Amino acid sequence: MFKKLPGDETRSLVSTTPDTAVVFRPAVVHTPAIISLVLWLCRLVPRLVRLVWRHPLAVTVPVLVGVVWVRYGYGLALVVFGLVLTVGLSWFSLDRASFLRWVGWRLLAFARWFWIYRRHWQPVLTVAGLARHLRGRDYLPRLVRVECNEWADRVTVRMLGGQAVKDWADRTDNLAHGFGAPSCRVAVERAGRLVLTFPRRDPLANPLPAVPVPDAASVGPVEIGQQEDGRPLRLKVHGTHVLVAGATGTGKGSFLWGTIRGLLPAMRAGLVQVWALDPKRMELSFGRPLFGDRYAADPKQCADLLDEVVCVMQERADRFAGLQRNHTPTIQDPFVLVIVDEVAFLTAYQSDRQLKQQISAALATLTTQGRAVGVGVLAALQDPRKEVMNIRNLFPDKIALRLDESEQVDMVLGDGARDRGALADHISPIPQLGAGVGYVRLETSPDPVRVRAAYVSDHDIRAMVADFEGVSR
Ligand SMILES: Nc1ncnc2c1ncn2[C@@H]1O[C@H](COP(=O)(O)OP(=O)(O)OP(=O)(O)O)[C@@H](O)[C@H]1O
Repeated sequence: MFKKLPGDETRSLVSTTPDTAVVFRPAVVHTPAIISLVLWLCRLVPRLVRLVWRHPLAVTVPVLVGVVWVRYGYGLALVVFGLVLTVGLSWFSLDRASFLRWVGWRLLAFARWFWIYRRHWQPVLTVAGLARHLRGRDYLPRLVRVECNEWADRVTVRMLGGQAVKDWADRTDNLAHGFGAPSCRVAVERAGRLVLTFPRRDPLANPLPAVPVPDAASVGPVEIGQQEDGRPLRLKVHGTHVLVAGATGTGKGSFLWGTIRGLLPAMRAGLVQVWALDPKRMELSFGRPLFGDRYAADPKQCADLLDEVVCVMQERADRFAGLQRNHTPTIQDPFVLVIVDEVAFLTAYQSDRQLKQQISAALATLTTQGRAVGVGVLAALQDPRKEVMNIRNLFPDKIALRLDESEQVDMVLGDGARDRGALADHISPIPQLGAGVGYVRLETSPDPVRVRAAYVSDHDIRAMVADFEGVSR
């Protein structure tokens, strides 16, 4: 009876017992205006403090100009405003990066918080089914903060108690359209808090030129392109296995060639061996002199080459047993990277049953036992269905380029990846816009990262061959 309910809901509450005519009508106690005022102030003041704390510039400059206007007239207010503007413009022209970091993106974040997210928060979340109305009370997830960088808005949200990440991941489409963004990605910040990423523009819309061959010999991670946030895309190949899946013409070759390119100095130093399997003969054959004898195209040769790698792996495992659990590349025991272009040609589409079994068994052995002894597999694949690639789960790191169907995204990247924003089926089929673009999901992180591999052109491969021919002798 004394339960607190908002507004006039209490007045209409009536309780009866079914077998008597007794009716209980609760008394409505009117709260004195002063108490309501104090409560309202108690809520307003922390909000104001938070606003000033989060957006000091956006709040203090207009307040300062306003105060000067009221106390000294608009003439002086205009002078103050002009002064602030001049300082800002000079800073911008002298050091654009620091201006954007300290001022530009913060002002933009304030404007977008005010005009887009704060304004549409309640209607969008209610229509999307993420707000709740329970017993006359509205429950709305809290918009904690908005941050901007040059390509996206990052919106931090406190979920309602009892909500799951999946509730939000299932509504990314509603959120993206509701806030006028082309897509939305969901990542967990900490228990109960999410970060929603709403891109404003596509920083990967233009092809990237091939990353220069590194000066120093390194086994990786190999820089092969760029991530959506502008940081370099560094692909780890030593100590893992990587599967790159994408429809035909999506730029899988860039990932293979980008990796080989980054490993060339290490190959020359004898710290890396690349073994190339090229059943289509249209990809790795182009740089064949780089692989020496460790190249095969014919299925029988591919099976033999894989068996050879398995022997190397087992011999190492025998030697390392009980002595070391991780591999450090040396000239005696270099890192062995097996690169397979269109692996389904050797497994699912292989008509010779015996060869098919031999190749599948070798690949499964390498992917289950290879990484601790310095043997890695980097495989490219067009069709990720289980009947085509039944060992896809043995690859800890996965990359999905453009895929034909939305269900294929989770097949490649694992459950829930598409819900979290890996829209690999939405990547543009126009090579200029979408080739080499994909989503990377690493073993260590559930959040898919959008990336673009730099384009290693035929000319680049020819130059690599000219400079590094014979590195595999
Ligand atoms: N990283 C990239 N950036 C821009 N364009 C690219 C990139 N990679 C490839 N392309 C363009 O896309 C075309 C197809 O690339 P590629 O042959 O590597 O695709 P693929 O996925 O290996 O295809 P397939 O499976 O049929 O062999 C290239 O000819 C090139 O024009």
